Amino acid sequence: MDIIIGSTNKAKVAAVSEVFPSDKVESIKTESNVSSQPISDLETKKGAINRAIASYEYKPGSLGIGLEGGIMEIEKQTFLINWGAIYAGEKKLFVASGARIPLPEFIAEKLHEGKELGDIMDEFTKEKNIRHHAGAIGIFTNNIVKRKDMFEHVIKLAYGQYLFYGQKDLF
Ligand SMILES: O=P(O)(O)OP(=O)(O)OP(=O)(O)OC[C@H]1O[C@@H](n2cnc3c(O)ncnc32)[C@H](O)[C@@H]1O
Ligand SMILES: [Mg+2]
Repeated sequence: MDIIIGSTNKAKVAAVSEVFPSDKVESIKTESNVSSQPISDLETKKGAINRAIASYEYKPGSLGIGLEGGIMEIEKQTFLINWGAIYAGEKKLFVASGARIPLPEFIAEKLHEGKELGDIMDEFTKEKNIRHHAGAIGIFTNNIVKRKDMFEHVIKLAYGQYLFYGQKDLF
């Protein structure tokens, strides 16, 4: 099966390769058609779906995967959130949300100034492209759950639904 992931982010691509070790995985740049820093569940989910559909359309008949990171407020606290989507044509769209953890106040303040989380994390860790590696979730969980691990889980949640509903022909 051809698997297309709508991102060239290393953590996202590695997560897809981990879930589909025997398939041909191709990574392409796609437009999420949401802001570069989504700020709600709705916007982050939309970004994941748009990327999944664009990936499928790049190669019809494939499994298109979209993964999106974002933030949201819960009771004045800013959380890191994640969504994923798999699109396999027609009505075959499956979504799943990923882990969410609160971000420290000093990070939230910078986000409110309009900065992107990826840039803030690089500044904070004095490393480059942390979003391609451990990610914010890796940093703030002491590397127990890295960005790749988290996205792996999201992909499995969406792919499991694809298998379950696909086999039952419930569409
Ligand atoms: O190339 P793409 O696929 O766009 O990969 P990305 O790293 O930009 O990832 P997203 O667009 O899904 O994430 C939206 C923004 O949130 C940032 N972000 C999300 N999760 C993050 C994490 O765990 N660590 C660091 N930055 C993160 C990211 O850098 C973007 O600024
Ligand atoms: Mg991005």
